[in-house]
Amino acid sequence: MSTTSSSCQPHKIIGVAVIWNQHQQILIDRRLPQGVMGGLWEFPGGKIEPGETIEECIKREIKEELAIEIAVGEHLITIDHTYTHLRVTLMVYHCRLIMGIPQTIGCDEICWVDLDDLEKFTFPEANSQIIAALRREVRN
Ligand SMILES: Nc1nc2c([nH]c(=O)n2[C@H]2C[C@H](O)[C@@H](COP(=O)(O)OP(=O)(O)OP(=O)(O)O)O2)c(=O)[nH]1
Ligand SMILES: [Mg+2]
Repeated sequence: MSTTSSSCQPHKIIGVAVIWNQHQQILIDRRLPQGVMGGLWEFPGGKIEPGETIEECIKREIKEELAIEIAVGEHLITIDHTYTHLRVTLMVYHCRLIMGIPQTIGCDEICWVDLDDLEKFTFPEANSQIIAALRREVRN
């Protein structure tokens, strides 16, 4: 058995929302300073629960974390990424704000940003693939 085997690492399946407003801006949030990837910016989302569809997961997480209603639309990308002590599968969907003003319930800060400004924020490593996919879509 290889000592580099990753089979013992925890694996999280995460529903991730790229939420658009009517000004073509995207909602990002800053993770709490403590804990895994503390202080980094992310697209809101969280772990899928047993029996839930990915769409249900994303809607629930966004309601719990930000107290807003969204519509979940097209799939953007699915990313499998291995961090030092954790493997994540990020299932990323385009979403649209339906109702409410985002509240900082489960995060430190919230920001609506233009796609071109995303690079000014520090995200977890796996997110560079999400941002690249967004750029590709917008260019085409
Ligand atoms: N929501 C979200 N998570 C991301 C992004 N990029 C990225 O690497 N992740 C990683 C960080 C975390 O390890 C994981 C998300 O898990 P989480 O800790 O927010 O989820 P959770 O609240 O459901 O987990 P838990 O504390 O209940 O175990 O995915 C992103 O853009 N958005
Ligand atoms: Mg979360």
